[in-house]
Amino acid sequence: MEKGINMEDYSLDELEQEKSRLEYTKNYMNIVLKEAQINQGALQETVRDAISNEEALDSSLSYINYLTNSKFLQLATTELNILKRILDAPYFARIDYQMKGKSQKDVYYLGKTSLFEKDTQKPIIVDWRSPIANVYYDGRLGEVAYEVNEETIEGYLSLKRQFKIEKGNLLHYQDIDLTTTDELLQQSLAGKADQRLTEIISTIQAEQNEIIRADLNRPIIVQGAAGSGKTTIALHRISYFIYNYARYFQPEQLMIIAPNNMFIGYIAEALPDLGVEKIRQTTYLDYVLLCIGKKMKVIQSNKKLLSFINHGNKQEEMIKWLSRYKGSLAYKKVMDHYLSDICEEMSPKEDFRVEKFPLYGAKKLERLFKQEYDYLPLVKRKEKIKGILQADLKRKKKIILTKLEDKYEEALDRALRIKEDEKRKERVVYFLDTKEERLATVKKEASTAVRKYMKTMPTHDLYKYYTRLFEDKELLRKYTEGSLTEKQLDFMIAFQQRILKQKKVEIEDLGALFYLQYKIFGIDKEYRAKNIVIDEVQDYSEFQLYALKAGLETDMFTLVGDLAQGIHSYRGLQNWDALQQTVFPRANYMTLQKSYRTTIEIMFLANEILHLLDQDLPKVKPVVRHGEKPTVHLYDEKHVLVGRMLLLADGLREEGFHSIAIIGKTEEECKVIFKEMQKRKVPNVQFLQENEELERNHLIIVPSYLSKGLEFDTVFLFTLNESFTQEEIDLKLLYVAMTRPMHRLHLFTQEKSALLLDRVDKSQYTLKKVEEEMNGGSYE
Ligand SMILES: Nc1ncnc2c1ncn2[C@@H]1O[C@H](COP(=O)(O)OP(=O)(O)OP(=O)(O)O)[C@@H](O)[C@H]1O
Repeated sequence: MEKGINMEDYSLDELEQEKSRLEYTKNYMNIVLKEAQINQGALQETVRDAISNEEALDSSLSYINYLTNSKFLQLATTELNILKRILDAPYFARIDYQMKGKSQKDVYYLGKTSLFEKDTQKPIIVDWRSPIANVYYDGRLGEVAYEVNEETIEGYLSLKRQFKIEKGNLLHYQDIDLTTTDELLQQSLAGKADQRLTEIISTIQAEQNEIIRADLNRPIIVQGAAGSGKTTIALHRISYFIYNYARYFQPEQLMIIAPNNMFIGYIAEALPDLGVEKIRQTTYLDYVLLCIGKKMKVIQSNKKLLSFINHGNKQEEMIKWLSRYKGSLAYKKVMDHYLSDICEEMSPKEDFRVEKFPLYGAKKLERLFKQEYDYLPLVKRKEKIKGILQADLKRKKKIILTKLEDKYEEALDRALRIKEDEKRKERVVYFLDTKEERLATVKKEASTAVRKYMKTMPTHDLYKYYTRLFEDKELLRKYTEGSLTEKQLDFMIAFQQRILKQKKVEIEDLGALFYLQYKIFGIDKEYRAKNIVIDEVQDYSEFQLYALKAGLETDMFTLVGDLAQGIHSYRGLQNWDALQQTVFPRANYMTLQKSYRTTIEIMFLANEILHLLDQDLPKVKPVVRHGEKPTVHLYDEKHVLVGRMLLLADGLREEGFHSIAIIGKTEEECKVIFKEMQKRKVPNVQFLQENEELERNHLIIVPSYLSKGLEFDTVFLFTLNESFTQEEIDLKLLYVAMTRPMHRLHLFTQEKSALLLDRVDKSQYTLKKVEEEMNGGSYE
């Protein structure tokens, strides 16, 4: 008997049946794996042969064979890898389902991939993404229906059984009915934060399942509370998408845009387990820079955020205004006006001629440039014109030369017939010379005519275009259609000129730059994704998203975010309606209101802060998981603070909570704590900087605005010299920080009001005095 199985919980028959089913599955998998390895070897051989036989590759049929085989090989490799990976736990659930009209129920075992019995084609394991698996996630026991190819299948679900299988051994199983809580979910949530974003296929909840499986042919916007599984769900939706569209889509055509590289690290770990590999994972910034193909310095946005938090800038209101303006669709309109002037400037204005011969009229070329090719970026239109002129010239050059020769031959003929010697000689010499001269001129001009002509269609680089926009106030006034005040115009020009002179741009400029790049130069095919997932989308502006949609020529976006965590709302989104109406009119809008990360006690306190926000956001519902109430540690003397934290951290580690973060409002606050730790020579402390990866088993010190998106077992949230105020930005920062822990939240402050605790219900936390706590122990 394997360890962990409690005999009393199961009927012996049933247990034996499940155990032998597991054995059968494992054996079958081993056979398939062996066979697949042999096949793969043979396939590799074929591809290798094809590559070494280059001549054969020249024939298109062999080439197609080669492609098919190598594609096959890729497919086989991915499937093999998944199969190998799940050998330890081939499935996680079983459902018994009887289709209406059938006399018998079918039994399905759900896992990460499908496996069929070769001869009978009966499923041994059914992929969690398959249509029938939907009843496991969505359905209660009883009458349930699911859809396959838009057809509804009705039936009766009589069993939903969850398994815990580890290292190939069945440790536990339980049946879910209307009254049982989802034990597997509870267990999984009670786990530790060391392994973030693991796949959750066995515990996906109905509201999450709906989002994963929502219409794949439409964009989707998800407003999800902190810890509601947005990031996780977005990744599972990609996996679901690949399952459904693998035949039509290369994974390279999918792209995930994450807020920073640390996030990408998280995601990268989770993807292979979901059968998702090779998809582009990037940040908006990196992606725009890649497409622009230019190195530009981009000002770190957190500096600006910090100046708002500290109110350290006299021009705060104007800076906020400009940030918002640059992200608005009004700014896109400015770009459109500007682009039509650029188009005018670049369009052909002269006839194309060689020597005295007109080859192509200006009007005709202009029509081509402005109308025929208007679906192309400007520079691509220019290339088309160039191609036309080159081809035209090549064709007409010979005709011109022959025409000239004929003309002079005729003239010479006539001259030779002149009777008067002197005159005849003079005319013949004249015609011979001019003929040579003109032929030479035609040849010479023909070799440079196209190049010369293209110079009448000027192009600059993107940076110059963008800079030029802020050089002429009157022009900018025209582009903004008088919608800006004199003060705003002056401020914008001065601000933009100042940063652009230093060859820098801001995050807020990226939308416009990408849009100009697309409209003027185009986005390289190689970089064009067809399906895009954006996490923390509340931090992007409408224009940034519009530009991306336009440049990639698709609206197939999965957008997940939380307005309550919109700490960059001065440049990000204010609400979802506008985004849906103006940028993604086809989008489905869905919400996730349950938080899976935090305990009920922590979420209740965080909800109190959320409530102080003047925004129409629903309270977050925690899933039923209890823990300790958040503890507020009041301290009098600053020097006791770090000692108390370290003592507490030791205790927590003993309890098994290893991932601990110390969160302060700003970097300055955190620096004080970090220096104190250094003074005390505390080992394994990481003062987290933007774009840095988290070190495992380190005590992480992190300013509130960098903690967004992170997850820890425990959080110590402290105030030292700075307080959280009632302002929107502070409330959001406090909310973000409070929603990072899974299990424990400890707050350290001298004044309750510094953490706005005087504004919340006292019964939501336990109050302790640090000096009294420390009497029992010290950490000097
Ligand atoms: N159905 C589920 N089963 C098990 N764990 C889940 C489930 N849904 C979410 N989780 C867990 O909850 C935590 C929060 O998920 P995730 O980070 O995806 O949420 P989020 O909405 O992106 O959070 P935030 O906005 O706060 O960054 C993760 O640890 C995730 O594994």
